[in-house]
Amino acid sequence: MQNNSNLAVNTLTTEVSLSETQPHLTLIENTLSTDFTQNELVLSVKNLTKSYHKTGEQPVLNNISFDLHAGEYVAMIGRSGAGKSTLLHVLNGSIPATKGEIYNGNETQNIVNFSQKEMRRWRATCATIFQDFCLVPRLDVITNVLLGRLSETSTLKSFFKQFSDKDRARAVELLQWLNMLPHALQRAENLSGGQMQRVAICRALMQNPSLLLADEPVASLDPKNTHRIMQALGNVASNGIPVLVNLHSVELVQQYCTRVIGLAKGEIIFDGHPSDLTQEILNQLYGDEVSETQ
Ligand SMILES: Nc1ncnc2c1ncn2[C@@H]1O[C@H](COP(=O)(O)OP(=O)(O)OP(=O)(O)O)[C@@H](O)[C@H]1O
Repeated sequence: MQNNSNLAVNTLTTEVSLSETQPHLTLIENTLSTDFTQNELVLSVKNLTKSYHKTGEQPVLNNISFDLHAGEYVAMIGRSGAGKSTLLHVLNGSIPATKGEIYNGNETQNIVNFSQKEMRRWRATCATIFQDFCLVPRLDVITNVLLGRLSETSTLKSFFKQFSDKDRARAVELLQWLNMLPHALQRAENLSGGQMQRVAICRALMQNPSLLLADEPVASLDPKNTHRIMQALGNVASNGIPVLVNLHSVELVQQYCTRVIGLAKGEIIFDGHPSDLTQEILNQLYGDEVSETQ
């Protein structure tokens, strides 16, 4: 099947001009699609609480409520230990909530109560980019991207890399979009951090997600790759898929995001437009760390 991947890659590389400097933003129109209308409710979180320990200690997430709508590019900010990563893990079902409700759009079934099978289905639509990318180091880039279709492909077929032509074409298109097509046949373990991040985004989008969660996707990237990733996520959002991203840079939040949620000790203390973040709120969020965030 490797030959088929080769064929798809070769065909496309001859048809498009490759640039390492500017993502092919126009391709995103053909690459992403959602059934959402702008501002449609995609996720509703109600009174969510998470405690890692059964008794005594303050919960890591304490009675959190917010909605996410199509087209929103939302940053989650707060000092280290505020609960940002925990929130993403609870939202995508990889760790259980202690209390509260999470609804997929206007559906009435609470994700917190999902069975294992329902949770697998939910996790297929709630794509998450973790801090360590979770790529398979010894597999090539395009296969890593195709693994985003795992939930739709039988284990045996994916083991033998038997992905459909349609999936392969889409993987090529996504890699092209983030200028990673020239690396399509390279092993993931040989990529730079910025390149791995782009592959992780392509794999997440291969899932056809209804929601994209990203945990510090620009940590340890250089300025050029940082802006490339922030811009790419913004394009995902403007194509209707809401993006919730944990960030440490207030400057990036103000430059790219349409909304910011500030978390302190597991509670939301700000939810609004980035331009409404005042010094007072930043002081509440970061305390003594505030100067390090800018
Ligand atoms: N598996 C776990 N078991 C117990 N406590 C945990 C676990 N994971 C996280 N915590 C605790 O929960 C709190 C919130 O951690 P979390 O990683 O969600 O914070 P964060 O805001 O993402 O921090 P950072 O910005 O440093 O990534 C911390 O006090 C952390 O020690």
